[in-house]
Amino acid sequence: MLIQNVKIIKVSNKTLLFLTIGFITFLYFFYVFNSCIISSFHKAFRKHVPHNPHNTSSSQNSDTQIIFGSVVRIVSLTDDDNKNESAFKYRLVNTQNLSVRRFPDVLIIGVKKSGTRALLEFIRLHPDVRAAGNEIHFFDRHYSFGLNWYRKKMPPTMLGQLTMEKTPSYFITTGVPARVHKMNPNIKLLLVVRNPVTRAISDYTQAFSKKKDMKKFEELSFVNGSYQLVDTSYGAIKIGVYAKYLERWLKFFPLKQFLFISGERLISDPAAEIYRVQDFLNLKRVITEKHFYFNSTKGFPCLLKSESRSTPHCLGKTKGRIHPVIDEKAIERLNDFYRPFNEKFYQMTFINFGWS
Ligand SMILES: Nc1ncnc2c1ncn2[C@@H]1O[C@H](COP(=O)(O)OS(=O)(=O)O)[C@@H](OP(=O)(O)O)[C@H]1O
Repeated sequence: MLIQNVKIIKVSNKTLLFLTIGFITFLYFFYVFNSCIISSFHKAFRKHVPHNPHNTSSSQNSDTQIIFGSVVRIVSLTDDDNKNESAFKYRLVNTQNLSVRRFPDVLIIGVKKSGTRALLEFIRLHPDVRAAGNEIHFFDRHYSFGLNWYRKKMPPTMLGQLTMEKTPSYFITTGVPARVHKMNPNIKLLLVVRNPVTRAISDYTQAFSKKKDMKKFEELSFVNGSYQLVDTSYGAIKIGVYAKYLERWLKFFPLKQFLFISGERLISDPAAEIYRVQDFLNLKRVITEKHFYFNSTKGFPCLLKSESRSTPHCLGKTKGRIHPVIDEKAIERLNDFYRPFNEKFYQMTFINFGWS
């Protein structure tokens, strides 16, 4: 009897062992099966939740986070359905402050010595404008370096900001309009113009400041020392025939892509000219009279503050030089020389700049 009982117990142990193994196996398959079902329900549900791109709250959209004050979307580099949770395969996409170097949307193409620096310094006060500080001379001198070289010279901008560059020699250099058009046929072009006689004297004054043994302005501007024949081969004189150069540009760009800015008004009423520029560039009128003050020592409008300086300051020493006294008769003769070209320029631009 005792032996029989022992046998029964032995059989029961074996059965118990098989039963336990069987139960564990069952539990394992049951768990795996249910996990698959729950996971596919979860995925199906996620696919049908409408995505709101403007919803940046991390509680409602776990893919969006705020990092260093910027809204950042975390994007998996792998297919979402095959995401390997243990692998570190994410990249950060900054959806708000994406700052990259772009080609210019706006060019200040000239005219040399007409107030191009003042225009650039004034308009770049606008938070939606970023400008290259130096003259890049890409389209006239460095075109062979290629567009990528040019883009790298531009300041980084965020989406919605305008990129701007100024090189005054673009206006008078043959071949530049075609090159600019090839880069961007829709580019906006700003041209500051000033009475061509004063502009020529300003040009001469700059050259004289570098080379003190230069001939007098009157000697350079006329052939044979008399005021009969204007020397149109003298660069400072030639540049003032604005109509000739504008004609070249108009072969590539319609008039509506230009804004003509009066160099004289940029001095007498800078806010008014800058309003025109802001309107033309579809910018909010952020730069106002409040940004300027008239510095009577310098004789020019100066800035109360700028991007780089929070204290009042004027343009540098090379802007607003004292011009030499020029013979009145020479000035009169030059005014006569430029008059027909000025008239033509007024007709082309539909603006009377009021030069004598
Ligand atoms: N706010 C202010 N401050 C100083 N100067 C001013 C200003 N607005 C216009 N201007 C006039 O700008 C003239 C220089 O023109 P540009 O900047 O186009 O010169 S350049 O071509 O870049 O060398 C410069 O010419 P000059 O007076 O002959 O020096 C100024 O008359």
